[in-house]
Amino acid sequence: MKIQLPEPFVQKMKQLLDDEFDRFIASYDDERVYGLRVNELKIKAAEWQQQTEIREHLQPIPWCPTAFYYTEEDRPGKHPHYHAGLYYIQEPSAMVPVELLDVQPGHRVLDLCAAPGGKSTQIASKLQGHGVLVSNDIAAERAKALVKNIELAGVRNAVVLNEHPANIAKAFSGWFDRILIDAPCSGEGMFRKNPAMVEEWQAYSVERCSSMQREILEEIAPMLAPGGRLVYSTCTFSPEENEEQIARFLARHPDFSVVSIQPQWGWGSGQPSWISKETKEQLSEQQWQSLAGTIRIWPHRSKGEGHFVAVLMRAGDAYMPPQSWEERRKMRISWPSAIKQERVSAKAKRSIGAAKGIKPLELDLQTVWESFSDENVELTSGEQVRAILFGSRVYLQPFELPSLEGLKVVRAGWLIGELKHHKFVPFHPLAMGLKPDEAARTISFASTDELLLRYLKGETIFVDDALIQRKAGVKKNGYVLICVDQYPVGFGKYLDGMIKNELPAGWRLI
Ligand SMILES: C[S@@+](CC[C@H](N)C(=O)[O-])C[C@H]1O[C@@H](n2cnc3c(N)ncnc32)[C@H](O)[C@@H]1O
Repeated sequence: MKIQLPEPFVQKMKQLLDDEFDRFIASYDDERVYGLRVNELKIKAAEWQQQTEIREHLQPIPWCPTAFYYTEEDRPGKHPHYHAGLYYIQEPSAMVPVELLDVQPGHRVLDLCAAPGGKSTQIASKLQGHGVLVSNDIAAERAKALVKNIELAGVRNAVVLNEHPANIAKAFSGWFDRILIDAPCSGEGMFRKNPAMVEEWQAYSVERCSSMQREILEEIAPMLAPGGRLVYSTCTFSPEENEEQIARFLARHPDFSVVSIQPQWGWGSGQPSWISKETKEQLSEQQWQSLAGTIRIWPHRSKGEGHFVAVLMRAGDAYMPPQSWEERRKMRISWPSAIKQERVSAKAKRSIGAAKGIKPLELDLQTVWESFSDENVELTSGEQVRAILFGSRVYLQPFELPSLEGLKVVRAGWLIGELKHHKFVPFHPLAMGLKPDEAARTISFASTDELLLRYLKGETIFVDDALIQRKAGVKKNGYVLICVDQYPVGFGKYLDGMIKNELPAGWRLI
């Protein structure tokens, strides 16, 4: 066998799987599979499939209508479309939890253990910009990767937190229609994809993960609205982290029940008989049997790595998202009445006062934005949002969000720019979240164009003025949205044939 599996793991699986064990263990010699999921915030999956150069290699992933298997040599992570956020590279089985979460536009969704963001970007794609996504991860470093992936995907309606679940629960009691717990786990299902997980398995024992999962489940339960849906998933096989965890949760929370999932595409059923005798005694017969409605994805039966997924619902009337969002065209922004004095640095105050001949307190964020927006962007197709200022940074935040006071906020909403001196300066996430027709000036390159590559490397580029598409009445020079095949990859500042590169250092091709 290619991978050296830990002996206690092998013995345990032998006992659990019995006559299926040989097939299971042989699957560790199979090649791993590769998957990507199209970001439907940017492009429909069928449209992307038609135009990609790797279309001949693609196979649909049966459980996710927007995703495909690709082959190792395709390397989609190297293509400029990746830098435009057109797809996310994701392990195929890892797409299942969100598919079962049943997210609808308008929902309020919590992704509690979200970094690096595979499932958050999948949720955002399903929300289609309507409703709220709260993405959280307890690890600060990992939360940075989460932010980057959310911004790359062009998500406008997400807030990113770096918090302990108990603190989030204080601010969001009964608030979410959907909650995903993609729990930290012992990772047994990832041994084939990532053999380094075998090492970690020794250190992160099943017992330690089980107690973390138990605590997380306990803390988030009060955040789910009556009638809401909760998906719990792991990428491990151990029953202690899966059926047992759900069984204990059901015993403690009789207002929650299992939504039974019909196994398809080679998936297996959850195994009620794998829970402990003590836990079984705390359940009704019906609760115990309902554990068979959870699912297990086995690497020897499906084209994907090992996973467990349980769908639970809380008793009560389900919230129906408002239908009217489809009719809303222009994004409506509520502005703070004026910028508070303490939010503006002393230096900025002096320069504002000097430049405009006005008192700093009279500077109005709305006016600053509008003077930028009139010349450079018009936001359409969105919901009502609230503009807020965090230090000098300007965010657009979903209007219905409760106060985030006291929480560790990594992104308070869509980070559109900053207030510098008396001007609004756009940030990269604004470019990534724009639809090309929202920009006053755009330039679009083919994915093979040398100029695009140079832009992505952070260079200044020189272009023929005729290539810049401008909306009627727009000045010649100013911010230009750089696109690949009409999909944004960042801003540049155009001045008489020269495009100054506005791509932040961390986003450049090396
Ligand atoms: C399986 S990974 C999540 C993968 C992610 N859902 C995705 O699809 O990209 C589990 C994550 O849980 C985070 N985590 C661990 N304990 C946590 C806790 N108590 N609250 C929130 N996040 C936690 C870890 O930092 C880790 O990033």
